[in-house]
Amino acid sequence: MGISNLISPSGGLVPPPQLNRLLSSTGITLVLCALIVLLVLFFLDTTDVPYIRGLASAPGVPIFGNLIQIGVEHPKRLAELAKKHGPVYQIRLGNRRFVVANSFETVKELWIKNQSNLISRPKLHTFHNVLSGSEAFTIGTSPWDDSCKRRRKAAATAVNRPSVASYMSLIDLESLVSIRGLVNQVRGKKDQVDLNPYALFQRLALNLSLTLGYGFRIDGDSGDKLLTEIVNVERGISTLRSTSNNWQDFVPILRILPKGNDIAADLRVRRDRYLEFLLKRLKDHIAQGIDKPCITGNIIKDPDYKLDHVEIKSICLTMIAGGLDTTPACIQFGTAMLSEPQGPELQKKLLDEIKTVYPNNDAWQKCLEEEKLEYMSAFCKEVLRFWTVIPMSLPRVSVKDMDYKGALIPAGTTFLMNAWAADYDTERYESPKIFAPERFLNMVEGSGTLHFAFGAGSRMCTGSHLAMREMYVTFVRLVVALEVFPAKDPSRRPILSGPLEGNANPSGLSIEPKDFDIGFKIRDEKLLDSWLEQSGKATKHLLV
Ligand code: HEM
Repeated sequence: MGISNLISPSGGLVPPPQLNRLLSSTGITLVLCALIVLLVLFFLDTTDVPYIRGLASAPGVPIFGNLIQIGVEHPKRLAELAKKHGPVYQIRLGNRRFVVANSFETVKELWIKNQSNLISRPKLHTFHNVLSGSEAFTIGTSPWDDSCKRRRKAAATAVNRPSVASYMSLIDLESLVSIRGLVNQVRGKKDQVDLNPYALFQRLALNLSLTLGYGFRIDGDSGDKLLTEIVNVERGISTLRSTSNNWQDFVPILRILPKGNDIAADLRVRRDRYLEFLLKRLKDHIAQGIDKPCITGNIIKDPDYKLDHVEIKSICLTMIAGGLDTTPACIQFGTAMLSEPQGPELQKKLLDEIKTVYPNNDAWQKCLEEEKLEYMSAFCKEVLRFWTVIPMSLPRVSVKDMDYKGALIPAGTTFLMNAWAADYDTERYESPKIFAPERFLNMVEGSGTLHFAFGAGSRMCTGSHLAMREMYVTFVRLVVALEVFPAKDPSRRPILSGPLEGNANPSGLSIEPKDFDIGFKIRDEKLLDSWLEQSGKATKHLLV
């Protein structure tokens, strides 16, 4: 309808009753068109893969599918749906179909028994197009192809069990620095000192990743700025990677709204700035022959790796992002567990074992060489299970058609592992809501899947050995160095009922501990000083 139709032949405006009729008929036409579009969308399957016949389905609404229904806290909502539809069912988020697994056994069956099939990762608009652009993605966000295979192999070799054993002096240094940071705030005080140690644990994990990745560690005040920038940017990116916060990934029309795109583009510029700084610094040092041994340096210098600039950047990025949120959150929550309500009992059990295995007070040093403390190892595993810090594990995509209990799940389907639900599955764990390291005492690595904190199968976390060693050493040293108490102010105490309740960023990919304090007091100043001195001497060369 052109504007000329609103003008009468005499040049005046159409009289009001005619205009009213016209407007109301236009309005009716628009409403009818919208209804037709909705009906078409309702009946027409516009998803990436069609409806899977024979597999339970949680009904959603047109266009948005189950997006509105599952809200922000996906693990909880999806577990609730499992009560109605069974542990494995399909949902639709906008135009993407997902198969969700919510129990220990079904995760095992899909992720481990079918591991060669569930080997790829989905491409998501905000993360892959806007944030990462033409640059490489982390390994954990890369679909399976030759490049991903090469990068995963290089990264996995760099952090496998024997490699990690050769990094113990770096773990010595970083755990020394974080515990010394804690001790400096507590020293000289008769009473317990209440503080939030999280920043120290973040520095520990980031410095370890940077030293391994680039032969560079953050130190001093200027380093604090870089640390804060990396932590903030990676936190923002974690939010962009989660399925709960990016509706534009699944409902393409929402991409015309600028907000999400602007945030992603800003994070991309900021991340590129520090990645380029770190890589350029390393390349300059290699050129001058003053570089320290590190994973990226080995890759750059070894022509057999056959990795290009973007692939090297992807590995570096993976090293930074992989352990930045996860390991510190586990150490933070594990330390909080020592404060209350089972805190005194846990500390006693851990300390008694340390005293029995190391009667000469040398656990501080021995924990670098061996992992003999069974209760301590079980404690680390229970921290990983109880706090499952990536509650919705990283999504997978199948590469082949699969028969699942009579239902044909086509290749290209996205799979979601509700790791939190599987780790709290009552069929698998007795009283899963109780923190009990004992449940892992007789379960050793290799005797089957222990928990799903590191995911499972073909794309399971490659950094698990490194993370386990970091946690083990830090907890042994914390327990022998400091007594842990609940904060005096009850309003500053942590919520210890589980990861979802203790999470400050529910729409993020990983759990971010809410701000809380823990009380600390030095156990034996003389002994502690001798350990600090010993580690200081042993790691002095790493600071040069
Ligand atoms: C407590 C610490 C950590 C936890 C809880 C954790 C958890 C996870 C989870 C749940 C996945 C997805 C696995 C899957 O799809 O099955 C993953 C992937 C990955 N993690 Fe970790 N992670 C931790 C530490 C680290 C560290 C320190 C590094 C690196 C040095 C790392 C490197 C990776 C890589 C490279 C992947 C992607 C593997 C792939 O897609 O092939 N992680 N992690």
